Amino acid sequence: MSEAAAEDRGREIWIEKYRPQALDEIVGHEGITERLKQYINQQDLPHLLFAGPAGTGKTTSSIAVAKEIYGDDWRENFLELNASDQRGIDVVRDRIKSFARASFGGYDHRVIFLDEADALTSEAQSALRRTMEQFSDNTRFILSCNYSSQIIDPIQSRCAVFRFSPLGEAAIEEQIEAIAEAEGIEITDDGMDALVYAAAGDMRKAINGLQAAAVVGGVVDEEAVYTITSTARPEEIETMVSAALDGDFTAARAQLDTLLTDVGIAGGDIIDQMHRSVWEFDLGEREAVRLMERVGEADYRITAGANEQIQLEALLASLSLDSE
Ligand SMILES: Nc1ncnc2c1ncn2[C@@H]1O[C@H](COP(=O)(O)OP(=O)(O)OP(=O)(O)O)[C@@H](O)[C@H]1O
Repeated sequence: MSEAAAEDRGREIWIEKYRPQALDEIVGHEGITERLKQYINQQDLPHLLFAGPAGTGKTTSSIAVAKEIYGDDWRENFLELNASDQRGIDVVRDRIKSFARASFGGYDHRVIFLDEADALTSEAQSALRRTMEQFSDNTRFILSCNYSSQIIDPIQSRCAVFRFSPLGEAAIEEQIEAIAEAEGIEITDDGMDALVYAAAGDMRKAINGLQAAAVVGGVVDEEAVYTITSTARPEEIETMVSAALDGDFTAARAQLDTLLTDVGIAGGDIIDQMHRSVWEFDLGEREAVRLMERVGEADYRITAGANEQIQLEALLASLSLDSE
């Protein structure tokens, strides 16, 4: 790759460049896109609630819905708001009020996409529910959240709920292959496996990982992906866990240190990787169950604000003690 080409490649953001424009281009959620198309064809869009982890296509699907309904007029009839906006629900409500008054181009409804709806308190959600009712004649809401359980029942019951699960291996591979081909990037099989593993179902992560590895230049292989995404290789996690389970706390701790300090992986990510890999390690069922239980405890404490390194060391220590 020439220097100029490398520079160009660094400037464009591929998650935007390759964001699917139509529902048919969204990969891995065929059931969802089919249902959405039916609503659009019947000109009967209800309020929608999109629930699921980051980078799985919630925002992309909302924009695609707007494009399919309004065509070239979509920007005028689609308002994207973020519920975690520091200025609070009042600002969100004011913007909704002024936007909801009339559509552009004589459509029945305008669409309001409210990202991170689960960041709203229950009181703010009650206010939102009233706003949704007040403007239901001329607006449709698409609410996006990570956990639908954080959305109050009166809102859930007014929406058609869609669950965006983490994207599977085939879906991520399909999109990564298409982007690599369009960009003329060579990606090895182990590079692809590493990207899928590092992404953990998050397409944004996979595409960003590919772009970051490609900017460095050369073939995108396993080494490039693990380094650029600061992800531990599954075997590095396994070495650490196996040492602890064998009672060798010193070796386990040294491996943990390498991952935290030399590779630069966040403690929370190590816990996630341990969780995802438990059943792939060569462990007996009893050991796997023990490990799962300890991972759960450490995860809970870290989420509650405990020191990551201490929790990880305590986890390894408890596995080592169990082996005695
Ligand atoms: N199912 C998918 N098919 C193809 N590309 C996808 C898909 N999901 C995500 N992407 C890619 O990842 C990027 C981010 O996705 P998107 O903004 O839709 O995620 P999201 O689910 O709304 O995440 P968040 O909860 O963080 O807002 C998109 O711009 C697109 O390039």
